[in-house]
Amino acid sequence: MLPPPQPDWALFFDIDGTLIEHADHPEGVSIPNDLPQRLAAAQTALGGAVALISGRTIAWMDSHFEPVRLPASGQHGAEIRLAPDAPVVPIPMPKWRAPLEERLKTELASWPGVYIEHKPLSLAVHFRAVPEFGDAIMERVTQVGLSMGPDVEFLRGRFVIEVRQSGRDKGTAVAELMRTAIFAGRKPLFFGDDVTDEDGFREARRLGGFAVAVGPRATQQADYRLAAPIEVRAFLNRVPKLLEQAAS
Ligand SMILES: O=P(O)(O)OC[C@H]1O[C@H](O[C@H]2O[C@H](CO)[C@@H](O)[C@H](O)[C@H]2O)[C@H](O)[C@@H](O)[C@@H]1O
Repeated sequence: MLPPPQPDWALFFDIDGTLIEHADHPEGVSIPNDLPQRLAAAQTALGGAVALISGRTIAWMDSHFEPVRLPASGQHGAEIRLAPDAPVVPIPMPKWRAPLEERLKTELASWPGVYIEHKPLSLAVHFRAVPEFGDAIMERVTQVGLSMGPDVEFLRGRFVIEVRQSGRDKGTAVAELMRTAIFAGRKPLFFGDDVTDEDGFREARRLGGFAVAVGPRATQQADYRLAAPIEVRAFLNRVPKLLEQAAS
């Protein structure tokens, strides 16, 4: 069980499978009505030290968590916003991005049900509708991607192959945020459910914090485990009150 929140904690949340339940399609997810306000309340209670660290874009986060804006990193570390009012800083456009998307559209056309999600600085190839082809699709994506240069990486997540620029990940995003005035000196807790969250877990632990695994996926790094997004949201909801009680 997670210990009661402490005033020096910094919370880093993955989104899909962690804050919200998965859906059959990336745009099929539903954000609980009160989630943005709950995040904002925790943000206030923790001096601003609450961030979203996702494979999604920051633009997606802002539009779906409106009016709340948090420090954030999107597209697996390829873009970062160090404070709510700071600009979003992207990496330079990866050379492989556009040509790889074009090639994959052709290469994967014979697998009905495969969906290539366009993201400005990364790519996601979804095979939730045809999980039996996951291995073959992974092989094809890797083969084509590697032919486009050394600075591309492939991560097999939940019914998805995430293609990202090497050298950037959720761990580098946590490290960068932890160097800012809002987060510095705090104990980071990274909440995540998928293999793409392992870098975030590692960095949070390296900096003296905890990894909070969500859901059933096995990981060597979990300090604590919550069974599902509903438990993450229940924890989040309790943060302001518990901190207030501890202070009084
Ligand atoms: O880092 P996250 O916040 O967990 O985002 C990871 C990816 O999430 C989305 O895909 C996943 O969720 C979809 C909706 O539940 C689901 O249909 C899909 O199978 C999952 O892989 C999103 O589409 C990706 O861009 C994110 O990278």
